[in-house]
Amino acid sequence: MLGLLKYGRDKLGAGVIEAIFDWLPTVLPVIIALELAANRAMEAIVVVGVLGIFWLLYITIYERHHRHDWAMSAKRELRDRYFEALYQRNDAAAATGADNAVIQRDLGGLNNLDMFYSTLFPTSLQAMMTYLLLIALSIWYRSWLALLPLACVLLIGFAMMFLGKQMSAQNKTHLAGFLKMGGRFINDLRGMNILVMYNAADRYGQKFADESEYFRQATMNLLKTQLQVLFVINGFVYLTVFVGGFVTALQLIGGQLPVAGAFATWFTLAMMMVNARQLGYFVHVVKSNGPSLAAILGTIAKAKAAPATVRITDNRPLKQITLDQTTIGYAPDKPLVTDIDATLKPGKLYGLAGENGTGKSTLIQAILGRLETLSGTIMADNTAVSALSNAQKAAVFGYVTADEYLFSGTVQENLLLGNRFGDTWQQKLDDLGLMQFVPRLEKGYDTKVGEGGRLLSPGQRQQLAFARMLLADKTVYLLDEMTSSIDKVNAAAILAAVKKLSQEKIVLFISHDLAAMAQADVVWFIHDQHLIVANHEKLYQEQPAYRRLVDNPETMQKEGAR
Ligand SMILES: Nc1ncnc2c1ncn2[C@@H]1O[C@H](COP(=O)(O)OP(=O)(O)OP(=O)(O)O)[C@@H](O)[C@H]1O
Repeated sequence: MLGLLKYGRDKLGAGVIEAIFDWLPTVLPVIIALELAANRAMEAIVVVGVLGIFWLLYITIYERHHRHDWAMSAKRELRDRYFEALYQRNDAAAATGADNAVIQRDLGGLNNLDMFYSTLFPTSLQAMMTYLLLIALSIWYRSWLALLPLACVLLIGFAMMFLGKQMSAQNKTHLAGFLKMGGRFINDLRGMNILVMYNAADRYGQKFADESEYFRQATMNLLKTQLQVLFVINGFVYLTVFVGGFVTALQLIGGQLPVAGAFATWFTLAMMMVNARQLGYFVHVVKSNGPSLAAILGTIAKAKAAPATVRITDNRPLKQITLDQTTIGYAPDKPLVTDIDATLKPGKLYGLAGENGTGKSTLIQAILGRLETLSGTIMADNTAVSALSNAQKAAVFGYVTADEYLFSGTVQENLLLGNRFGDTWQQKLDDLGLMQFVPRLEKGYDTKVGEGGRLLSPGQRQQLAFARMLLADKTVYLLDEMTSSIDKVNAAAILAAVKKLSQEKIVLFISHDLAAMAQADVVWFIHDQHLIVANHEKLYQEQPAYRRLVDNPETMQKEGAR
């Protein structure tokens, strides 16, 4: 837990000031009691006055602007470091459901850090100061009251050892139940039409109900243990305050303690126990998030230092992307394409062809810097694409697939998501011959597209997705099966726009329709784990495998139209 103190250091002072001022209500009554007991009423008024002025200044000037400064800054720093480290893994394409579950768990842990920075640490500091005050008072009045909190904390500690283990296991079951239920819900919702078509909605309804019941049980168990924890902590705390009061009263009656001393020691003990009660609960909550905290700190510790040499800036045109002796694949012993030497430049249209499963999409993932190469390099001018930050990748690459997401607003709202052409966007689209279908829609560009674009045809959706990326004015366009499963007219419109776009941008497109490759100036053909670079005619004449694909498109299109 102490590792958490490394973050937000520049604002740590603000956290300490906040803790000290929050402690004033504890110490002030003790000071007043002691001053009054010593017949120093005037001094008591002066102390209260001075501290009161400080307090007012703190509340009106300082606290309003700096409350929780440290907590927020530390949490932000930790969260940023965690996400940076996570993104650095560069394997978004290979992320699994298990990864997602871990990330969700860690995000829950990050949220609970509020507790550490804004409550646990200041309360610990206050408890320490109160305890020092109690020790001083106990020594002064020769009382042994300072030992009582120690006994209480020990007893709470023992009880927590048993309950803590139970709670950690229950936390895990609770989260697993939640993820499973949530996952099924999303999955079934996506496939709802299919469930209805197969008359299987009831069966899935039953499965969902079973998982909800499991989750409900897990939640109830967790709540039960949490209540036990609260009961144990509160029980010991109130018992200590009661025993302390009883002992103090006896000492007062026996004349061992003056009234002021009795009040000061018992009041300090009671305040100390209020802090201990909070501490016990918060330590417990932070500890039960132990696995996610350890994972967060572990992920950050593993992160590489950010590369310092990246120079590509937003929207700066690239001269070329170069693949040099590049081998791609998911496992070193099973490369998909080996020793690729090739270059992409603006001014030419590049097509990427090959049978199903030869590695076309994988090559695009590698060019996007999302998948590390098995060997060799992929450079964007002088910078390795894998060294680009995510923001830089987003600024440089326009990646469009067959299944891009559309938001449920209007055609125009979707189109202008990242528009960099100001008011001339419509002119830009007209020049490229895109979105010609819009005037035929009921409300033109103001037509609603529905959730995921379901009110448009697949061809219109794909045109809209492509046009949207085009208006974002990227430097490199990587288009993966963007015209699959749409009619010839729509596909031709997109292909014509792609051709025009390639006059100024770097454009590489994958298509199962090998007739489209005739439009490309250069074709990258993956065959037998090698990339062959030529033009369509040459490949058709010299590569029997390519000729076969062109002459028998149905062999690929069956799969291509997934
Ligand atoms: N994340 C992954 N982890 C491991 N193997 C993968 C992963 N993604 C794809 N593959 C495998 O890598 C091979 C190449 O897949 P890829 O999608 O790049 O082929 P493709 O040429 O684009 O195919 P298609 O024409 O069907 O779209 C396939 O055998 C596929 O099963």
